[in-house]
Amino acid sequence: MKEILDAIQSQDSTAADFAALSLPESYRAITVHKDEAEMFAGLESRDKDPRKSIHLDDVPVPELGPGEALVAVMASSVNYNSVWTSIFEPVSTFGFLERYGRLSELTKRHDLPYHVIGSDLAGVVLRTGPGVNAWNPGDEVVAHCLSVELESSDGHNDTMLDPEQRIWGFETNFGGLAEIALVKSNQLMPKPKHLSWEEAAAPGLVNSTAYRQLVSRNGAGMKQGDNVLIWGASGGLGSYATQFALAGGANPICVVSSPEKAEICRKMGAEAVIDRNAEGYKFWKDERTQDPKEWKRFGKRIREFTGGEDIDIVFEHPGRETFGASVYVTRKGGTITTCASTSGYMHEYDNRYLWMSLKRIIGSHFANYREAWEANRLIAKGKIHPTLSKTYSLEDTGQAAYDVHRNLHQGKVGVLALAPREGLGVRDQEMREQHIDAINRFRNV
Ligand SMILES: C/C=C/C(=O)SCCNC(=O)CCNC(=O)[C@H](O)C(C)(C)COP(=O)(O)OP(=O)(O)OC[C@H]1O[C@@H](n2cnc3c(N)ncnc32)[C@H](O)[C@@H]1OP(=O)(O)O
Ligand SMILES: NC(=O)C1=CN([C@@H]2O[C@H](COP(=O)(O)OP(=O)(O)OC[C@H]3O[C@@H](n4cnc5c(N)ncnc54)[C@H](OP(=O)(O)O)[C@@H]3O)[C@@H](O)[C@H]2O)C=CC1
Repeated sequence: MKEILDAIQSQDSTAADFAALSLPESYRAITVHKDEAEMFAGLESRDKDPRKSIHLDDVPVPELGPGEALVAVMASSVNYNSVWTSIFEPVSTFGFLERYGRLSELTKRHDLPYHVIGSDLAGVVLRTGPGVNAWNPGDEVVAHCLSVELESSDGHNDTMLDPEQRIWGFETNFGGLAEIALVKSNQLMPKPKHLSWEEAAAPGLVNSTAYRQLVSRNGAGMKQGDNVLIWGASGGLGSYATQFALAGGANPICVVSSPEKAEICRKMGAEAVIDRNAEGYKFWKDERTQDPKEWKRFGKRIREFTGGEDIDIVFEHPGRETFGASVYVTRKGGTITTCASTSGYMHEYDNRYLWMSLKRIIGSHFANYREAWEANRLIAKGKIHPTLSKTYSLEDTGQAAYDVHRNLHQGKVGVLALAPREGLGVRDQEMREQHIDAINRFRNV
């Protein structure tokens, strides 16, 4: 591994040098264990502690198949899907690996008693499999997390519709929270040159998801002037949705839960910010009953910011707790676009407000290759910036996942894999200087 790291850090190494490097037999990887899938049985979600289920193990380097690449991971990031994996909710991810393993001789590799997790990376290509022409050893890359087989016609207009669509490092093995990762080569994209490894690894999953959900015609198709209600506006998804709204000439109405988070949204450029804690919204009277008066109070607050207008697009992901309110505050003909249900997936809303006002609910999930590429291009051009707040070592990934599970973080939480320290990997210092304040906006807040 030292030789690999030396080659990456020496700026003179050629593709041939990288191709000539011998691969180690094993690598350090963040895993969960199949025989521990029941370890939290009977506990409330919030009491399930990722620090207990997340391990740092030495695991064998997987065999490289056609169309695939092995990547030396310099840095990765924590996504909420790794929190779900680590608390074995809503289902154990070992079921996904078993199902994938039944597909073919090659996919059997994924069905193991351990799951190497993680759905983001920035690093360097080490080896490519047969049929890979666009990428070579030594290329500095980020990887998006869409894994597709594309053997069915269903996915050929929009690869997210492939029947064998999976999220890499969640529904497949050999993910990014590790020193080496196995990806399909069509997950690779150029690493933005003005960013360090950990900054480049931070946006991937959430930036691509927010792009499809809010901007793409496959999602809400946001346009200039739209009032966009963004839940968790300083969190992983929300910090990118807020940037897309501002950069696209829309009007974000940001919801957060503390004055510090409200301040970050203002620093991003948002003017309308609601602190849901300070204003004490209680959309549920008890576990079964919502309070429409609270939906109305929330809607009036939004109208104060918009000069009486209602919401064109709701960027939804908290789910059960907020969904009734989200449907209510949307304007006639508006859109609620949802990609998650952090607070519970059985949603309740008053359907009269949906059909009588011709609103639409759109389900959105990650992004296709093109959308992920366009989202990464915006990062590379300095139009959208990483929202990295803090970086952990691979050893401390359990703590990093705990922070995200307990909503103790801001923006994105990074993890250093092979990178010995933060700040390495910047190849365009001049461009970096132009955007340095925006790049550092979430740091240590
Ligand atoms: C990028 C980052 C993203 C995120 O962070 S997202 C958040 C994290 N992700 C999650 O929380 C999602 C986790 N996934 C799940 O909870 C489950 O994954 C799903 C609920 C999405 C799906 O459940 P399942 O049981 O895997 O799939 P089924 O489609 O219900 O298939 C079970 C059996 O039911 C059959 N079936 C499906 N649809 C129908 C139908 N309409 N009528 C009759 N049968 C149906 C299937 O074929 C299959 O059958 P057979 O077991 O024999 O193979
Ligand atoms: N389908 C897909 O492709 C994707 C789905 N996801 C899912 O989306 C969800 C959010 O992910 P991500 O943004 O990265 O997570 P984060 O935890 O980084 O951010 C979510 C934010 O949502 C807010 N929030 C949490 N619970 C509630 C609640 N009950 N009511 C209102 N607001 C709440 C919090 O902000 P505050 O406290 O400030 O209000 C929090 O910061 C997760 O469930 C994740 O699995 C994520 C990426 C892709």
